[in-house]
Amino acid sequence: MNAHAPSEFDLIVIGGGSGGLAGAFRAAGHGARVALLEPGLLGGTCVNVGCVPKKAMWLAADVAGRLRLAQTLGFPVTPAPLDWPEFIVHRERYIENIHASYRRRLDEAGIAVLPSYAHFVDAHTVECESGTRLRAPRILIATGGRPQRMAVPGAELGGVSDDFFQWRAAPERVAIVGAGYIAVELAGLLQGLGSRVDVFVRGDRLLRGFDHELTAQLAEEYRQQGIRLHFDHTVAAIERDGQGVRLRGFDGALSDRFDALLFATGRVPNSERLQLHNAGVATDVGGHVAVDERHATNVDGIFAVGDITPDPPLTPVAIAAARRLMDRLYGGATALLDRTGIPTVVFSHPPIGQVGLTEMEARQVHGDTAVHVYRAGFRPMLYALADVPQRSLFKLVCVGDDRRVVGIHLMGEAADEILQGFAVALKRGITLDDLRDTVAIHPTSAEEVVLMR
Ligand SMILES: Cc1cc2nc3c(=O)[nH]c(=O)nc-3n(C[C@H](O)[C@H](O)[C@H](O)COP(=O)(O)OP(=O)(O)OC[C@H]3O[C@@H](n4cnc5c(N)ncnc54)[C@H](O)[C@@H]3O)c2cc1C
Ligand SMILES: NC(=O)c1ccc[n+]([C@@H]2O[C@H](COP(=O)([O-])OP(=O)(O)OC[C@H]3O[C@@H](n4cnc5c(N)ncnc54)[C@H](O)[C@@H]3O)[C@@H](O)[C@H]2O)c1
Repeated sequence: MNAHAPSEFDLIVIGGGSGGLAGAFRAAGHGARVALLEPGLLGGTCVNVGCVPKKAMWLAADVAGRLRLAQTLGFPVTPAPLDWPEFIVHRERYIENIHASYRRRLDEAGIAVLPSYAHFVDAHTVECESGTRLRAPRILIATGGRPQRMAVPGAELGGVSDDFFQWRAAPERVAIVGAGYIAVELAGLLQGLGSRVDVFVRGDRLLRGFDHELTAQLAEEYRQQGIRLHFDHTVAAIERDGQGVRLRGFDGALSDRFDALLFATGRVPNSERLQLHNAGVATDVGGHVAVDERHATNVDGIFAVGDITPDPPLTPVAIAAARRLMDRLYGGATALLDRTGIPTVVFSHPPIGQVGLTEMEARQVHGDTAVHVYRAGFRPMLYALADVPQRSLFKLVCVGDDRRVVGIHLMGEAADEILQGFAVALKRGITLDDLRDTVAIHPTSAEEVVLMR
C-alpha cells in the first residue's frame, strides 16, 4: 500500500480479538470492504491469554480431581502430577487450530489484515506503524484491555495472567492477589494441579457482585481443598526472598515465602496508543471509550465494542455487540444488544454461574416483601459416592405473587454447563411454576433447579 494515498475501505476494524473479528466477519458478510489491524495473535485476549488457555488449564485440574476421585472409588489409578509441557502441546495445538480457522475465514471473506498497531490521524483515517494510512467512513475500535499490576514497591517481582500462560511447571507455592474472576479461577486450578495457593483479598469476600451465600460456600470449598484465603489484607509491598517473594501487609506483617506471585487485580483498557484525541473520541475516567446503546462513540462513524468500552468484559458480550452493530450498519437491522440477563460463569472448582439479579439486587430493586428466594443445597452423586464433602448450592430469586424468576445462581459441579438453558428461560420471563411444571431429568444436578420448594 502507498503511504501517501490512503487505501479506502467501507470499514476499518482496530483490534483482532473477540469483538473485532466478529465485527469484521459480520460486516464483510453484508458486503462491506473491511480492513482489520491486529499487531498480535488473531483472537486477542480470549483465544491467546484468556478464556481458551484458561479453560484448558481448568479442564486439566478437573481431570486431576477426577483421577483422585477414581482412586477413591476403586479404580487402580495412581494420580501423578501433570506433565505441563506435554499438556501445553495439546493446549497450543488447540489454539493454533483456532488461528488457522480465523486466517482461512479472513481470506475467504476478503478482509485485508494488517499486522500492526493503529492510531487515529483524524475521524476517518488511521495509520499503521509503517506509516501506511487507511481511510473509511466507519471505524470500529475493539482494542480490548490488558492486566494491571498493583502500584506497590516490588510489584515487578509478581506476574499477571498473561505471564501465567507462559508457565511450564506448577510452582510449589503461589500467592495470588485479588478476588475477582481471574484470582478465583487461577487459585482453583493451580491448587487442583498440585500447587499450594494463598489468596490475598483486600475485602471480606470473594467475587464481589456474585451471590454472597454462594461465594461464602465457595470460600469454604477452597479452604477444604487447602487454599489459604487471607481476607481484609492490604498489600503494601513485595519483597524478594532468594528465588521467591514475600508480601508485606499494611500492618507491616510479612507473609510466608512464595515461589511465584500473580496479581489478578483487574484490567485496563488499551486506549492510549490509539491517539483518540486526533479523532476527538471521548473516554471515561478509566480510559474506556464511551459508547451509547448503539455502541456509537461521540464521533459520527466511530464505534466501539468489547473490553475497550464499559460493557461487561466478557467475550460473548463483545461478539454480540459487534454482530448487532454490523447488522444495523450494513444489514438493515434495528436490534440493540440487550445488556440485561447476561449469563456468566466463573470457572472455579467447582464453578459458579449466575444470570439476572442477585438476592441483594432484587431486594433493592423490588423491595424486601416482593422477593422470594428458593435454595437447594446437596452433594452431587459422584462426590457422595466417593464420600467427598464437596457440595452444590443452587438459588432462585423470584419476585411478585407470580414468582417471576429474576435471578438464577448455581454453584457446584456442572453449573457451567447447566446455566445456559436456564438463562434462555429467565430471559423469556418464566415463573417458578413454569420450572415446577417441567418434568425433572433424574438423577442429575440440573433437576434441582425445577424441584425447588
Ligand atoms: C485470564 C482471562 C480469562 C478470561 N476468561 C473468560 C471466559 O472464560 N469467558 C469470557 O466470556 N471472557 C473471559 N475473559 C474475558 C475476555 O477474554 C474478554 O472479554 C474478551 O477477550 C474481550 O474481547 P475484545 O475484542 O474486546 O478484546 P481483546 O480480545 O483483548 O482483543 C483486542 C485486540 O486488540 C489489539 N490491539 C490493542 N491495541 C491495538 C491498536 N492500537 N491497534 C490495533 N490493535 C490493537 C490487541 O492486540 C488484541 O488482540 C477472560 C479474560 C482473561 C484475561
Ligand atoms: N469466566 C469468565 O467469564 C472470566 C474469567 C476471567 C476474566 N473475565 C473477565 O475479565 C475481567 C477481569 O478479570 P479480573 O479478575 O482481572 O478483574 P475483576 O474486576 O473481576 O477483579 C479484580 C479484583 O482485584 C481486586 N483489586 C483491584 N485492585 C486491587 C488492589 N489495589 N489491591 C488488592 N486487590 C485489588 C478487586 O477487589 C477484585 O477482587 C472480569 O471482570 C471478567 O469480566 C471473565
